Amino acid sequence: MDDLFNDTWDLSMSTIIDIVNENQINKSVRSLPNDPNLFSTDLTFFGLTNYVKNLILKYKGIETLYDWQIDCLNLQAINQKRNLLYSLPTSGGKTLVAEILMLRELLIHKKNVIFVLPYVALAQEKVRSLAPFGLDLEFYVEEYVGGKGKYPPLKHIKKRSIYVCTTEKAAGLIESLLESKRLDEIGMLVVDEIHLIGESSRGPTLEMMLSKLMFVTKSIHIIAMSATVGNLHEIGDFLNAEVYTHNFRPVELAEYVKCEDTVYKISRAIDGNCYLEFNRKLNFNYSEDLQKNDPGLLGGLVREVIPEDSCLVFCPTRKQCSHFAMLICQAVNKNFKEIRKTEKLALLRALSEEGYGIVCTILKKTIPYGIAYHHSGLTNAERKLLEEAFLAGTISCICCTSTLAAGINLPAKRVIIFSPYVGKDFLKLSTYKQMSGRAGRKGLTTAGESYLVCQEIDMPKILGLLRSTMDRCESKMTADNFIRLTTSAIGLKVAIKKQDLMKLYNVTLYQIQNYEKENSLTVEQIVEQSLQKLKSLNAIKESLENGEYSLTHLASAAMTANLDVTDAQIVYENLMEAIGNGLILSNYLHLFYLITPFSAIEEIKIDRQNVISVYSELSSVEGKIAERIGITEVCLIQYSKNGKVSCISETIWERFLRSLIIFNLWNKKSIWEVSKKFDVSRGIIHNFLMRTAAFASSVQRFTEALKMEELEYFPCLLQKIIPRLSYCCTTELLQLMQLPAVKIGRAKQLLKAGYKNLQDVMNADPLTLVRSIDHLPRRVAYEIVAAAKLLMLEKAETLQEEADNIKTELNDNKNIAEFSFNEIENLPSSQ
Ligand SMILES: Nc1ncnc2c1ncn2[C@@H]1O[C@H](COP(=O)(O)OP(=O)(O)OP(=O)(O)O)[C@@H](O)[C@H]1O
Repeated sequence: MDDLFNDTWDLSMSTIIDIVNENQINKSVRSLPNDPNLFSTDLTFFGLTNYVKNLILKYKGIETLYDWQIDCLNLQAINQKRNLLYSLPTSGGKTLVAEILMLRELLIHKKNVIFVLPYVALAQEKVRSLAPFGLDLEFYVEEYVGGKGKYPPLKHIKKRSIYVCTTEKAAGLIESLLESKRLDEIGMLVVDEIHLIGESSRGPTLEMMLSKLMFVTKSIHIIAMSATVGNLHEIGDFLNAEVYTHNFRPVELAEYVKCEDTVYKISRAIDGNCYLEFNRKLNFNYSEDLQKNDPGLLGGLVREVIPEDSCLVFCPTRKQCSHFAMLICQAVNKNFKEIRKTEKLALLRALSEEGYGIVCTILKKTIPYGIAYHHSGLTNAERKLLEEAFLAGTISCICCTSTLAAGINLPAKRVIIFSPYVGKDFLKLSTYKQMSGRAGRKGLTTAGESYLVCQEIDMPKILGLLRSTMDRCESKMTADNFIRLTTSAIGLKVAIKKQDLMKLYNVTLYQIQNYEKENSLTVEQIVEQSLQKLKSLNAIKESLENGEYSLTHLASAAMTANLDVTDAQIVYENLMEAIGNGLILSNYLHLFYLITPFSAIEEIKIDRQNVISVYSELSSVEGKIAERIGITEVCLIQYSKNGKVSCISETIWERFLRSLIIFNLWNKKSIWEVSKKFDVSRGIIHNFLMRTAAFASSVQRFTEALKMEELEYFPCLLQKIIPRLSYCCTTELLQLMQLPAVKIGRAKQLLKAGYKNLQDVMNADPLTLVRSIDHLPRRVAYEIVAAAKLLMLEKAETLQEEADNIKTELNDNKNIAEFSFNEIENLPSSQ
């Protein structure tokens, strides 16, 4: 793939002439909006020009589309702009179809596009890979991830944008566009991995967003895709979408079950039923020691494919990931250490740069063998480096948890699922398909095989699993979610009467599925419950004249800030209390306490002994801040005795302890030191930091929207700290960290190599970057330079547009002034 990026390729190569030609062609296409052949002329590539087709070849290495992709792009639903839901096995090439549709929306229909991806890493990867297209085809790629992304977005006059968002951020973006009455700027919404609508954490956010959108407008074209939805037609009904399915898989996948030392092939009878067929007995000639340490023969199974090919091992728990990585090292040939030695050293240096000079001791031992582990306990930066190393072939085996299965395009010849359990739960068919589907990816490997490892006792369940139908996606909306939906519907004036709210609830997936359930609440009852709750919270007012609801001032500010009303009330009380008792600004701790999220932070468990030692290290100012919040020595004494505090609420106590994590990071302690000090994994700390940055920007918008004199200075205070919180870095790295795929380590290396800001990177030669930055693949270097150019271009053009607006206004004012002056001049003198 890398040879696509040959040395002669210049990012500025999309010459003005190309772009002018492209624009002219687009203009001629656009001038025929009612032409029925608009999308089917032989001269074009699904309505786009061959120039776009060539870019797809250049940037993605794809020369021809699969038959199903052509069928899908020619569907009536597409040409008539009806919503579309399509489902194919993993690796079927779904993303390309969505990308072609998005390009059409941007270039032909001249509308912006929202692209929703479920994970931060996936969204960041997409921003990076779309950047060269944006540069060549003249559209912006705007990142809505973590602390990035403006609400409402900047309005560009000349160019269109793809907003690449995580689910939460997409929901915020749509609310802000609705609030500012700019929803008509969006022409298409694409949702990848739509089956996650059935997941309890992000599912309701996705469901509320889609329901609201479909309720207010029919003119946004919704495209959704997934590999694993059992109730596809039901989800299609919810989306009001045409459903397209195909079982195409470009690379054959051979599936096996391994039980003790026997391998069975999973085969299908004519009636479609699965059965297991004896395949082979395993004998790896293990030494006595290895036999004792690795009775499951994992090392042998991995050894069969690496280092020539690659292998992913899915493990049931995080602990097992690192344990198995070490175990596999014992089983492989010691000569493996000699392969790609320089690249492995570069990877270790890059990891060390990310970890402020520290590399995990296990990775230090396993990477020389080309083996690593990967789970949410690692920081995003560490995970990204390992993924890139796996893609580049520096690492040939990764032991990971199921999180790696979701959507990441990693080339594995063999996938081993080392247990049919995820944590304590038996594997679901959708998870099995996602995991095994990572093997044999087109363009990356030529064949694929998956091994599901199990005990004799689990065999009947395994057969049950393989013969089961795909899991259904069930709505996970709760009463709290309906309260949130109601608040936003009333606040945005999407539905302000009970009848309208009922109509809105009727389009939710929850309600579509609810019709079939016995003894479930009616829509009217659910609406009534939500309204009652909001009344009890003093969040809504009802007009006695016409039965219309409106939000109270505080609830309206909460909605603008994307906060739950109850959370907003706590934030408000805390802020007022801090002001009343005196906000201490000798350092940032008091402020951090006020922006530390208090809900959904259960996973941070700080050990009692660590709490005592952290608390005893507080300086006198920090102690004063603790006291101001209400925490005294008494709390610590109570806590040391029985691990609980009774003199103050648990929430305040826990929140203060967590704000100390942020405070330590802010004071330049590395994530490693903080992880050790609080005994919390660095991945969890990193996620917590991201959530705190997002919560801080909600508090900022909340205080702005409240428009209260007492809180006037909070937005300014927070404005200053949010960017640094989002990236957890020093100010001189902030600009570089705006680039996708640039985390702290890379930013530090760029700075050291003389690239201080976006402008420097924009002018860099990608190949020089590859030489001066450790472990930077060529493709990534090109994409980083393209992203820098695009960001700079956006900044420059936004300023230009602002200047043009001011000039137009000035001209208008001048005309008015001249007009008035003339009028005065011409007035009869008696007047
Ligand atoms: N027409 C094509 N010809 C060759 N390669 C293709 C084609 N379409 C897609 N690919 C490649 O196939 C690989 C898998 O594609 P993609 O990621 O779109 O699959 P997917 O269906 O979205 O999979 P998943 O459900 O696992 O996310 C990618 O490397 C992609 O570039």
